[in-house]
Amino acid sequence: MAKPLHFGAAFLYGRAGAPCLDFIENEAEVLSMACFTEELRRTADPIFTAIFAHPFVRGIAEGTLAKEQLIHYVKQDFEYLNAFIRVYGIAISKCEHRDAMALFNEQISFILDSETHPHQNFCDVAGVTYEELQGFSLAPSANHYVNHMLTVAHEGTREDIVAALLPCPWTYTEIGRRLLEEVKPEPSHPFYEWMHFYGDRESGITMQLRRLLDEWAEPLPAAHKQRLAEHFVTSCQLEYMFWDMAYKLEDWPAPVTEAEAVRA
Ligand SMILES: Cc1ncc(C[n+]2csc(CCO)c2C)c(N)n1
Repeated sequence: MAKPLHFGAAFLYGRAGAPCLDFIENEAEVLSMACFTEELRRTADPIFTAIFAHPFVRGIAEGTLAKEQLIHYVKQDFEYLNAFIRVYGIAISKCEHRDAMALFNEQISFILDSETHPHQNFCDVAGVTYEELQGFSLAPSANHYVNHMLTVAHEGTREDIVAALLPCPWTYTEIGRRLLEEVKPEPSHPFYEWMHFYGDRESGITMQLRRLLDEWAEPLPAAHKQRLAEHFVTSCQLEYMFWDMAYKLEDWPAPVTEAEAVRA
């Protein structure tokens, strides 16, 4: 039985003036930051650690993933990104100001135009085209993650949505940065492009979403902050489960063919 999440008073009410040094490299950033997302990161640290050690992530570092694992990941992630775009669309509909609308709009374009590169890297290594991996149905863990994000998007506020989206860029940026530091890949490494795509970007979108959530969460009542933390932690757990799904080629217990599914 999972224990209930407990967040300290500092987490719920903020720690006036306390600097948040642990996960931030730019000191100017520290001075202007509230500590809400720093506390989220600290709460989810065991999940981040488990993700860094996951055999799929280790397989990227060591270049040892099987063709089927790469294919399963890309099939599922293509559909996951479609849902992510829809969630940004719903977030735009709940924004009050142009700044946040513009940020979410830019991210939709980024997913459509650029987030395809790491997928292409996996396809090249697997020896398949990207097009042939599109349009597949969701495996259980990807289905769970997509449903979590879309439910929060439909039922929640703009703050709830950002809390549920944030683990996506945050975990990938940290994975990319760690792999670059650890592996220092040569261009001949099969996942050289993947590591640079996520590791090079100075965590731009992660910091922008954090700044937004820190600002938006600050005046919220404790119960709402607690809910934001639950959305964040659930998405972190589902990030882990997504890697696990790809590694284990997870599928439904008794898969049906498309034709049977239509008749059912
Ligand atoms: C399961 C899963 N989680 C995270 C990402 C990475 N990612 C997806 S969209 C995006 C940009 C956010 O604005 C980033 C960093 C992924 N591809 N698949």
